[in-house]
Amino acid sequence: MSHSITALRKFVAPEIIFGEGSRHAVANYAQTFGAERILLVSDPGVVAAGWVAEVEADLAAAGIHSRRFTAVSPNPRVEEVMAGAEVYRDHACQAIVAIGGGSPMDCAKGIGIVVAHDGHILDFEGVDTLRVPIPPLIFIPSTAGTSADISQFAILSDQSRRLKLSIVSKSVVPDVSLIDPAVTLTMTPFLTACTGIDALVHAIEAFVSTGSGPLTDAHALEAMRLINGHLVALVANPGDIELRAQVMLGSMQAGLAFSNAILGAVHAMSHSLGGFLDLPHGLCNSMLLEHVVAYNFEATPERFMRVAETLGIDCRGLTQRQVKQRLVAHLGELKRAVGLSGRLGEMGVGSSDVPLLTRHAMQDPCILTNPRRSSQRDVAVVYEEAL
Ligand SMILES: NC(=O)c1ccc[n+]([C@@H]2O[C@H](COP(=O)([O-])OP(=O)(O)OC[C@H]3O[C@@H](n4cnc5c(N)ncnc54)[C@H](O)[C@@H]3O)[C@@H](O)[C@H]2O)c1
Ligand SMILES: [Fe+2]
Repeated sequence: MSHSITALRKFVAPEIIFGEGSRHAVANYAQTFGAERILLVSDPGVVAAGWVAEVEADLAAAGIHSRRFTAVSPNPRVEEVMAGAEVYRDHACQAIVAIGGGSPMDCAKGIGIVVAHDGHILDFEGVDTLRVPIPPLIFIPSTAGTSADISQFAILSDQSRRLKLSIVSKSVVPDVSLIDPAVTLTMTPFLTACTGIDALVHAIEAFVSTGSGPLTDAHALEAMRLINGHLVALVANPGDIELRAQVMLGSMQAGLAFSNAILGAVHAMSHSLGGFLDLPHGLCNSMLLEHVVAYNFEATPERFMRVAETLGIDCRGLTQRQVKQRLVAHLGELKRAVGLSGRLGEMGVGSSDVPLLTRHAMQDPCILTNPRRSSQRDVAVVYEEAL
């Protein structure tokens, strides 16, 4: 009997503790790993929100010494990874705790890679380049979100090339993810909107990805339902912990889906854009979303029909063309309802930037699982449409 390797699917995930208060399990898990000295990675905004001091206090109460590393930018830089690795080594740390959005979590993954391999982080760009296990990672996400606390990705910015590089390996799936919706209460409505749309894009791209399958589909669909059903209300009521929990759960489900089914052209193009202009990742995604959906629709109309139905669109009696129009319109309305309406041109992107953006997008691993095969020309046209 012959088997097709392209039909095989795998599923990796961290140990997850979900719910309000789960962040306080951090010391317990550090002890499980036998760690007496922890590198605590975060960023200035999360420090200002009070979350870093709280984690430090929890660790100290259990007799665990922690050393802060918070010099992390949104779109974390390769230099920051190397600096964090120095701090890890100088203090002979034994595990890494990260509290923050995708940026501190990805920086923490990079630090883990560097201290385990003793090389430069740029040596590990690409898919399955890691040779040895990295130190234990315990992550507490503060946005909902990137799901870097779930995923096999680390996305870092290389400003010398003005691009964002991806490291994809099951070794960067954290050991433990403590997903506590209360930590997202301090997000502004704008950050809530950007990160919520990022999570919705994860779900849609994972569902239509060429790597999708029965192990990820249910997570992707449930993520779409939860985020579509609660994000608008959350942005209007950012202090509502129940809404925070629903969107965080949606983000987690999206993470389980995309980490295993991988993503598509929105992310390939948005990584390129984020490296070029240092813009918030969710905002980059939101400016590209409908344009990529419109481009991809014909490659897998049945899948997009299910996306549309899950987002509440009644598709009965509609032609494929009408479903596509309603879906694109719905995504535009959702974005406007959460306050995201900018176009690439308003962010300073011009036609002369499109060739470079396109080249970088074509090199991103996420382009490989996009449902419609994309040439350089196709990607350039989608960027032009989004200007
Ligand atoms: N590894 C992955 O799988 C993956 C997936 C998607 C995106 N990413 C990456 O994640 C990064 C974006 O992460 P992000 O969107 O979570 O934002 P972020 O981590 O860049 O944070 C953005 C800003 O929000 C602040 N912030 C974060 N949480 C807060 C909170 N609870 N309260 C107050 N302020 C808070 C931060 O201080 C920062 O100033 C990008 O670099 C992107 O490429 C990674
Ligand atoms: Fe993303």
